[in-house]
Amino acid sequence: MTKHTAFAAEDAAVAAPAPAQPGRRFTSYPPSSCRTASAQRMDAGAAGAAARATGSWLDAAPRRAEHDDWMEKHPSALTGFESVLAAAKGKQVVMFLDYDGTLSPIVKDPDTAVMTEEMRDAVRGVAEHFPTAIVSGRCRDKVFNFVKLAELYYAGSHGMDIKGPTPESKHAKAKAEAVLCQPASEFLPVIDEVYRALTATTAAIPGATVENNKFCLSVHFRCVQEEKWRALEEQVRSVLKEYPDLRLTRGRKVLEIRPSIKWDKGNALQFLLEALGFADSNNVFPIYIGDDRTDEDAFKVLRNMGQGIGILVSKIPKETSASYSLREPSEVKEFLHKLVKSKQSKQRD
Ligand SMILES: O=P(O)(O)OC[C@H]1O[C@H](O[C@H]2O[C@H](CO)[C@@H](O)[C@H](O)[C@H]2O)[C@H](O)[C@@H](O)[C@@H]1O
Repeated sequence: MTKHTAFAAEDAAVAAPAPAQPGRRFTSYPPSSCRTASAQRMDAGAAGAAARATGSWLDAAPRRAEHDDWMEKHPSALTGFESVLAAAKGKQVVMFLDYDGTLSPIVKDPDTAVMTEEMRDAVRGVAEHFPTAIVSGRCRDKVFNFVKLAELYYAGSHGMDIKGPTPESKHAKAKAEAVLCQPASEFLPVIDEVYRALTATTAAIPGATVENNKFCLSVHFRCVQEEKWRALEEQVRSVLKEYPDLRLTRGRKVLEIRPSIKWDKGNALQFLLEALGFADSNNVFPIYIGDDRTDEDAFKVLRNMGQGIGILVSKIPKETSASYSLREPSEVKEFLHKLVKSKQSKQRD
């Protein structure tokens, strides 16, 4: 384990009787959960706790026994595929997919994190059978430009910018509506201001880059020398001192700055389920696949609901609320193909 524990935490963290309704539209615009979110600022304690909740995703190579123990608790969703199907039997699957590290491999330059054509086909296939959403820390437009599938739901900026399928999409059955949920819209000016401040402040640290994700910001340190990580974090914190309404969280070699509102990928998942008409429904089986700490908020929601499953994409043991695991994006693709195949074979029966 390195002495930079806080930073090391990146890689170191169906068959329904009712027909699937892939293009199912939102039933209310926006559902109540979105309308009230922006009023619910996180109190300082909650924001601090969220920022401190970083310790367990460490980078150390696991021992064999530790790995086996972890795999027993979080079995592969591929080898455990039949159990997943059994749990989903008779329910409507709704698919939630994170982007970076889940649909595309982690690369040094965030602008080049493209998705393969094969992965796009797999996601397209899933969306033909099940309502499907991309839930990403990136801004919605950017993640759409990578995925390029108009028939999906998109929740960008860690779920703070949600939109349904575009009107031209063959899956959009109803008249399309505009943006459906932006609980942090009042923060747009301050996010822009902090983007400029962080870009200027961190310019002297080689390799540091600041990404504007519209309702949140990412300060990347994947290409920064490890000796400079601490200084970079201090710079970020010094800028944020002036902005108590923003909080700092961490992802995979990235510091994430976002509004201190009670809204995360877990809220986005709940919002979308409600919007799809599945609020309080026992007949829905959400599957959420993600690789990062921010995906844990969605895994926790599923665990608390006692419905559906979370799948963590990771090659190494990490503390997680997900029930299953997959090692890397290529296994995610395989899982999506298996889901489609099983749906198709049920339709033929
Ligand atoms: O929720 P996600 O879709 O997983 O977005 C989380 C962050 O992903 C991106 O950064 C990560 O992927 C980059 C490309 O592989 C990599 O260079 C970086 O180190 C990772 O942290 C994205 O650039 C960030 O803005 C997102 O917050």
